[in-house]
Amino acid sequence: MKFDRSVKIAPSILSADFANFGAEIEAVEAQGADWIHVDVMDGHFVPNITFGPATCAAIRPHIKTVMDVHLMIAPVDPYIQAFADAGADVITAHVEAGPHIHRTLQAIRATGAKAGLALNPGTPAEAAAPLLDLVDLICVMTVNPGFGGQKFIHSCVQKVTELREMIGDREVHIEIDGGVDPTTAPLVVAAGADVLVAGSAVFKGGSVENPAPYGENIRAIRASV
Ligand SMILES: O=C(CO)[C@H](O)[C@H](O)COP(=O)(O)O
Repeated sequence: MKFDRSVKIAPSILSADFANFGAEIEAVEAQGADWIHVDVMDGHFVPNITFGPATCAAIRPHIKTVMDVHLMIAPVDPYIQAFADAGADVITAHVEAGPHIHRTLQAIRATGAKAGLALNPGTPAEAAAPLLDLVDLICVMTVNPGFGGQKFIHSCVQKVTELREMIGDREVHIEIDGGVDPTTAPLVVAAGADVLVAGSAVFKGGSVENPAPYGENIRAIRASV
């Protein structure tokens, strides 16, 4: 996976038809998605349960772009290899999910996957400062994780500015996750973000049978930045 700073749109399959992930992924990629974002939730770190490595392995053959796996689970370490084996290109763990985040990030990179670090809205940018040389991506949560369709928390935009400054010339993506739409996307891109996760704003109005709205929604976000 080659680093590039252009803006990438990563639809979250949390807002797709759970009975039809393969076709949903193919439809949204055909409509212009740059990455596919996969939200793994455990009902413990976050108050919702989605799916695990078996589902990731099952959808992998349908993904032509980048499989971006966001682990909202605790503990993380026992499951890293399983998600890497399932074909994840990026594996993101939360700084809040355990006491040994250096070990977690090193374990992710040891699998050959890119290492992502996610920060909840209540976690300051400084939490990432000691970890900058161990990460390939920082995911700034702009909602409290657990559910799609929540309202963007505007105070997180300042955190993006601080992180971009902190990152300097390192090859580290800043990803935004939660409430991204054509109104909020320009704010975070101006602050330095380059990966935009969007669930409801991409999948609204469309379906596998009628995928054109996915393309319109993706183009609307792209045009807004
Ligand atoms: O990680 C998530 C929730 O924990 C989702 O990726 C995120 O909320 C995207 O959904 P939406 O664009 O609908 O806000």
